[in-house]
Amino acid sequence: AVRDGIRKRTSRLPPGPPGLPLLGNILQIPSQFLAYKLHDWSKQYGPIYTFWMMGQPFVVLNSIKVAADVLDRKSDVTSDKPPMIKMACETEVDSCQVRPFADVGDGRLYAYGFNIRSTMRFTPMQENEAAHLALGLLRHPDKPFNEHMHRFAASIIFRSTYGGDTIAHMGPDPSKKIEDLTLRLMAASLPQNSVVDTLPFLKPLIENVKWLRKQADDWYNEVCEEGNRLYDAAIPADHWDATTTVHDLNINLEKYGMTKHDAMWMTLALFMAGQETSHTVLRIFALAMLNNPAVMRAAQEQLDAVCGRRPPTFADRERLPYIDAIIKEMLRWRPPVPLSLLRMASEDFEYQGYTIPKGTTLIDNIWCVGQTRDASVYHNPDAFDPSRFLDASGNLLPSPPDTRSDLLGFGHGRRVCPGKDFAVNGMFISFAYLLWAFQFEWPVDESGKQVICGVDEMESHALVATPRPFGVVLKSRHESLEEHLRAAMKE
Ligand code: HEM
Repeated sequence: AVRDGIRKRTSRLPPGPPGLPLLGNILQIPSQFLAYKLHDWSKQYGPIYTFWMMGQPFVVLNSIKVAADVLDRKSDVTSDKPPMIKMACETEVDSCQVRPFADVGDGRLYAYGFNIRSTMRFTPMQENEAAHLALGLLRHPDKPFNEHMHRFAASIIFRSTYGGDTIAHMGPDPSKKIEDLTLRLMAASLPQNSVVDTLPFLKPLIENVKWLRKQADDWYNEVCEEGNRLYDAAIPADHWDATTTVHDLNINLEKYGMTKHDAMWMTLALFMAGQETSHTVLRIFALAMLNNPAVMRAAQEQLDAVCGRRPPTFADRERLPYIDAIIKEMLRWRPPVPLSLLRMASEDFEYQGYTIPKGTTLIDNIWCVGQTRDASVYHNPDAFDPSRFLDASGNLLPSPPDTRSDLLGFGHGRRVCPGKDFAVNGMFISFAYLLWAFQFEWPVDESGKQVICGVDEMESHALVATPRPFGVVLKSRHESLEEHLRAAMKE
């Protein structure tokens, strides 16, 4: 009877790849780069299909229109998060604590002071950090490129959240401990790596394993201790009088209906979600520039015409549309979070003659050619070509319908990334600074041969897809570059 019930509820789901009885498609699911597999299936099964793991359906959304229809237009029933059992078992954190943002309207955090207007308060700090990044690359060429990008990403998120000085190039990193602790949470949130999320009936068994409980308790206590320490040490405003996120939450706890514990977790979640992604976009940017020198030259010509010998600022943005086109192209070409975060249908709903039952997991397949690489919208999708976003005079074109301003890389609906405006500002100023300051070149080996990293040499880090480590040689484009950078650091 139970099997009949399930069959009845799921018989009108979109069809997808055939699987084995009970196991479904589980043996076809790779532990890394699931996005590639889902993309392959989309070529055969179209813009919406279902795959199965142990009796649980996963509906994959593979085109711009389908994702917008399901996640934007039906967001009242498609904004829930699936329970992450493994994460809850291993860390005592349920998905609500990490993703507490989308309960009202377009996401609570948006309403609370992380929207496009209010994130502008952080632009002086982001400008300062971009100058600091370029200065560090100039002064410490032996420090791996990856570590420079990592420092920058951690520093801008840390300062907007807790305040304080820039994280030093060669000194201690105040964000290191919380980063290490949160990496475990990220790994635990991947259902395809989790036996208990695939076989939920194992939950009581796993919950009662003593050593697992102890590990979870220890982890939870350590994170709370460090999270509270950072929260309590946060300062009200940065050097440019911008209210830090902790302070904004703390003085408004009652208005926002939150406890201090909620606010502490929310700020940790911002750090977790923002640090790795912001670090990744810088690495994808460098990979794109090194593999596309004509794009680098075009951007530098525009920067030279607008800024000349002084570094760029946010005030130049309107006259630097090519940098914004690079941001859009990067998020289309190599989206850092290729499958977004999982969603769950909170009610049965109808779509294109199918019935998607309550409890079905939904996957926003950002990676798929059908979406960010949709050939009908983005011609020649494999090429890295920012000019696709520009008209003949070099101005930004209006975005096609349903593409969320050509920024699909931040997801959809009520749960769209709450850090997106902050992230885009960070990308703008860091890309502009790096292109203005440096020529990007590949390193050469002892025999004089370039050591290249190809555009497909990616690694999968939990939810994020990032290029493998690679070397970059940066050649200064201006005389007295160090003086220009120091002058720009108005701290
Ligand atoms: C280029 C950088 C970034 C990319 C590509 C990115 C992408 C994403 C994506 C795809 C999601 C899932 C959205 C969905 O479910 O539809 C997300 C969620 C989230 N992002 Fe970002 N993000 C970036 C930067 C940031 C930054 C800088 C912050 C914080 C300052 C941040 C904070 C968050 C949080 C807290 C969530 C969870 C929201 C929720 O589930 O309610 N992100 N991000």
